[in-house]
Amino acid sequence: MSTQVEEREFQAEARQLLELLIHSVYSNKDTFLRELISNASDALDKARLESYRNKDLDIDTSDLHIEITPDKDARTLTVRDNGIGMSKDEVVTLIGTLAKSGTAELRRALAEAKNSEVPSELIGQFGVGFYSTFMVADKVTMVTRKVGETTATRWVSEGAGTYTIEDVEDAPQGTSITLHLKDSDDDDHLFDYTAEWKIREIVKRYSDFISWPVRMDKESTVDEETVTETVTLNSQKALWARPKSEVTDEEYAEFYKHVSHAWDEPLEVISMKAEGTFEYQALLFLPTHAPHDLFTREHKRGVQLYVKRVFIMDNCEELMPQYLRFVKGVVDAQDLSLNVSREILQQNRQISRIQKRLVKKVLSTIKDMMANEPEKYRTFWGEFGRVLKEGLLFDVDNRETLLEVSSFVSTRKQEDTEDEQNRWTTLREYVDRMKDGQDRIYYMTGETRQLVENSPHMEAFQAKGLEVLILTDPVDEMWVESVREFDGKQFHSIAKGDVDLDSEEEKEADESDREQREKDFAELLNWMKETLTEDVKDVRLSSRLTTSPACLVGDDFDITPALERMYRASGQPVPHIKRILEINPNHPLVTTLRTLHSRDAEGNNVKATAELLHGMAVLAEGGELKDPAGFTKVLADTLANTIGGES
Ligand SMILES: Nc1ncnc2c1ncn2[C@@H]1O[C@H](COP(=O)(O)OP(=O)(O)OP(=O)(O)O)[C@@H](O)[C@H]1O
Repeated sequence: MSTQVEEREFQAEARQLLELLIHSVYSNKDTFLRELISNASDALDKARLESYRNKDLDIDTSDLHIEITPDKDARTLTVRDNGIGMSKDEVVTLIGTLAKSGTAELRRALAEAKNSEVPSELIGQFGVGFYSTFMVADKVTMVTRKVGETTATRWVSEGAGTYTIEDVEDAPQGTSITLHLKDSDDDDHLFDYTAEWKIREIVKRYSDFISWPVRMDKESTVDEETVTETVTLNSQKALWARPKSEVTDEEYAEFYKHVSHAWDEPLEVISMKAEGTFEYQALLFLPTHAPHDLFTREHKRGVQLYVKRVFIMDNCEELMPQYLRFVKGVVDAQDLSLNVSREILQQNRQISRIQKRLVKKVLSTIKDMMANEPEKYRTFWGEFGRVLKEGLLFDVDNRETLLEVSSFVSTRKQEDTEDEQNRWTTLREYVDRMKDGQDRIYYMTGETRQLVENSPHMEAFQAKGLEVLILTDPVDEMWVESVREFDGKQFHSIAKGDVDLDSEEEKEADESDREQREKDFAELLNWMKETLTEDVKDVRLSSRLTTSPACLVGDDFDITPALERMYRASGQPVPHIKRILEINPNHPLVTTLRTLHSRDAEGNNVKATAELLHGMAVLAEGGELKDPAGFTKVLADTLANTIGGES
């Protein structure tokens, strides 16, 4: 018996995506079956889990499996599972819309993409799950019944903007998806997906490790009679339980795609086995590409937890710290109860011990990669360095290792400066290159590399040939506040405190000059300090400037303006920290100012020049002027005077 058939529209983005898939030029169309089997396998995991959790529900878990049924005459292919199923509402929200996490980026990309533009890239980048069926089918029918419910739902769509949905009775538990296949066209990589060999090949290639049986009926002729036997197409062997030497790279890659719902290749595979008092096996992956939502709340952290081969949960956060949220994979523990809940996990000491071991193993893998496969390490660092550096803040135990495996851009001049990655250095390399007498690791934080590189603070360091680390990730502002040293060498911001780069001999030679300068400028400095008291806490002569007239610096323990802005943006109240204005006693603007000031401290020009010096220092470090219009007026008046004086 069936009820009223309702026609509904796909959500706009889903429609657009379908449009792209129907006309897809994506060559690897076989992957549709992987997606269906992967979804079916998840649905079986969920059914089994629900049966432990909710004993009142009458869930049949006696023979959980996946069934593939090709029909050559009707040109259909059906994939059926007797898993958790979907309610009518779930069908609408899960299938009719792109509501999944991580799709914000896809939406944006779709909005930007012209219909004719390389959809294959989009598909590869984001993965489209169920919708990939429309690469090979011109009509898809789904019948699904959720466990515990009596009414099932039939959903039918030709992918063109609308679908129909209706209630049906008498459907078995789980989901059955029937694809009405497009005509095969080998040139377009559209194969005959009703062919037994093709189905076998795809299942073997992409889904061999799926722990549930994937079955298909096979017909053969024995003594001129047609016999049908049911065969299982996959080996069902848990990949993490097999020795690494017996698993191919391709098998690992497919498993990675299954557990992480990703479409890229794994960059590194980490296989672990712990025996003894607490047994577990782990198979972890470092992805090749950072997912788009890595820095959003939507991103789900953690690996899958299995207990004695039984799937327990996705995204088990207790097994992976926040700063390793990009690590994917599986942990299969022997000694936990199948009923283990999130609350239990949070207090479980064994779980926290496993986490510690996993973290150590991931970090040592990165270290090995750095030593033995530098190219791979660079890819890794480019994608995930920003995340890993969060560990410098939160994982004090592993701080040393984290510093060892981190890379930074520096001012070191290289031949191929175009290539961003070639300018990376490790701290170890930095320390090895340190000049005689240099006892600190110099760095400067800022919003962009250009701002930092061109900032006046760099001048004396450049003049002396001292290398400076350029730290431009937001997280850099934070970790430098709490990490004091590497290999016994203190980190030192070149935009903070006093700079003392001269050797003892240079200082001695310069001593009397310095004293004289201090004397000569004492009055001007005092006067400037008073005049600019609203904006700065001190004005002093600089030893870090060679060409610029002025710059702003902080005291050693002051937070930087960028960090101040970050705190404010996150809603944390922080007092405004006044900076120190340093002026360059050798710059003509400064020497002229001193002369003007000694002649007539009250003169208009004198105050204007002091204000300009301060404003220029703010602009030079990419800061914001408190009163841009006022600054522009003083500048215009001063220029007018100068030009007026010349003409
Ligand atoms: N056979 C099924 N049984 C039960 N629920 C299913 C089944 N197939 C799909 N679903 C539900 O629909 C959702 C959307 O499926 P879809 O394949 O589009 O995306 P996904 O599997 O979440 O993500 P991905 O794009 O990474 O594969 C799934 O998350 C699941 O909740």
